[in-house]
Amino acid sequence: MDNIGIKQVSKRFSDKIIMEEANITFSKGKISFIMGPNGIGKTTLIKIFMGLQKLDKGIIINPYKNNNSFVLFDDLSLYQNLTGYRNIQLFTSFKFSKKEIKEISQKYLSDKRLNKNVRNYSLGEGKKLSLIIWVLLSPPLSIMDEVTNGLDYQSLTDLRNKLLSLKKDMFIILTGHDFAFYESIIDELYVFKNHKIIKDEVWKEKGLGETYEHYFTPRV
Ligand SMILES: Nc1ncnc2c1ncn2[C@@H]1O[C@H](COP(=O)(O)OP(=O)(O)OP(=O)(O)O)[C@@H](O)[C@H]1O
Repeated sequence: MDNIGIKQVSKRFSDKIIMEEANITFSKGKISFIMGPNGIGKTTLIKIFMGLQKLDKGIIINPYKNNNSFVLFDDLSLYQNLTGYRNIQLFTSFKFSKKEIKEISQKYLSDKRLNKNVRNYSLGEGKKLSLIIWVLLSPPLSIMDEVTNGLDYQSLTDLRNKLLSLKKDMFIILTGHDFAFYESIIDELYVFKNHKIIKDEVWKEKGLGETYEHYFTPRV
């Protein structure tokens, strides 16, 4: 399947409308970026698309949602009382030997760190652990919600290179606010505004910062 997405989706939390007959189509081999201010509904959209949140109306086209996917949220969802190694083994269904894990991991976290319980990790270290799991899985659908938060310069450079080298056979969906990072890698821009999602085709001319201002700065 080369296109996945949502069709005519509506969602509200009590009296707060998040989406009103919203549509979005993601294409294989492209890095898609969803842009919008805090609280507009980006995380909710991802949860609905992954079947993690109920929708009021509409259709989800996502054959990968129950398997073959990776979603990284800011709270990371790691096992706090287990070591980094154990987390990796559990999330990758024990498919990789410790040697293989070590080889992929060394760029991100030391052996010593991976032997420590995750509750002792910083935000950035937890993120790096999640990214090791992502690289090992390399699933056809990868979604990262605000992935840049907490990552240092070197990790961001590695992440950028990995996203670019893996994207060919994947659907990659990103959200966040660090425009300098996203601008350098994305192919498609989706703007979340007025309970709908608009595909912007001209953002490359202006860049993400100016495009954001165009959509979200109130005109006086
Ligand atoms: N389970 C819930 N129950 C009620 N309201 C919710 C629930 N989940 C999210 N919301 C509200 O829906 C709105 C959209 O939230 P969401 O987290 O999707 O925004 P976001 O665009 O991802 O924001 P940010 O950029 O700050 O991460 C917010 O006002 C939030 O408080």
